[in-house]
Amino acid sequence: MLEALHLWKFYGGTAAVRDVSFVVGAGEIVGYLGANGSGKSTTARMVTGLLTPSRGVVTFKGRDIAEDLVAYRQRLGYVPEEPALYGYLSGREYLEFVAQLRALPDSVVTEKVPALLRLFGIADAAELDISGYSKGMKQKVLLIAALLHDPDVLVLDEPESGLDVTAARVMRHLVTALARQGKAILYSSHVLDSVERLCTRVIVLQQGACVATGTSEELRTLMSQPTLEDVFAQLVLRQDPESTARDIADLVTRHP
Ligand SMILES: Nc1ncnc2c1ncn2[C@@H]1O[C@H](COP(=O)(O)OP(=O)(O)OP(=O)(O)O)[C@@H](O)[C@H]1O
Repeated sequence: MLEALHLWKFYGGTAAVRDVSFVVGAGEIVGYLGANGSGKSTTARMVTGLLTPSRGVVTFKGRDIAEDLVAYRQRLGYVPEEPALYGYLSGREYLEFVAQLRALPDSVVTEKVPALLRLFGIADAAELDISGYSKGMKQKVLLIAALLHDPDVLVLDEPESGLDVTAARVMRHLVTALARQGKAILYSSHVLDSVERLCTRVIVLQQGACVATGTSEELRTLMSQPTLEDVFAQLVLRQDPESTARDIADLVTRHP
């Protein structure tokens, strides 16, 4: 359903994404992993049409998304890594605004928005300004906004960010339920445990390039590692976390 073909993105002379290709089929949850700065959000922005690839193409149902971005965005739900919410609006007002922008029927505002606010556990804060929301509450608003129009494709960039244990569990079950309904989901995350449990396939990025792809089981077998976290550590980590932490702690406590 969603396909990235030989995507490159250059910032100045530096390639942030290098020749990345993948397919996310209907009903699939594809995990997108990589260390900080490896190109995950840049890829997410290209597959949502917010950023034009330097090279390569993104297709939705076989058609270049650039040919009709408006039509594509009507079928796309996106949870960005950086929440860009209007702080002076209440949660309800913001979601009504999104529904209006998307020209959704009145019933979305009168029924779906209040029901989703309730189900996400933020109905009590619905009339308060978003500027006063916690990080997790903002994340819930972003998730609701991405789902209001019942999209076919979901691009989730760090969807668990700020969510408490219960909310994160609800979100993971929700992602599975949405995939069962046939949605194609790209799930970018640092929470390897969730990726291992949720995702049908995993793509591992390193310095903008895809260094491994397969099911979690295939990657574990291939790398002879017990968990996806160990696979990831072997593929991507270039420093020993324990000794790095020791060096930082030593430096912090060093006085001239
Ligand atoms: N607008 C920009 N201008 C210049 N360089 C950029 C820009 N956006 C991203 N980069 C660079 O591109 C590389 C990839 O960044 P990106 O945000 O895609 O990584 P990421 O994998 O999402 O990282 P994180 O896990 O920290 O969110 C980084 O080196 C970053 O500095």
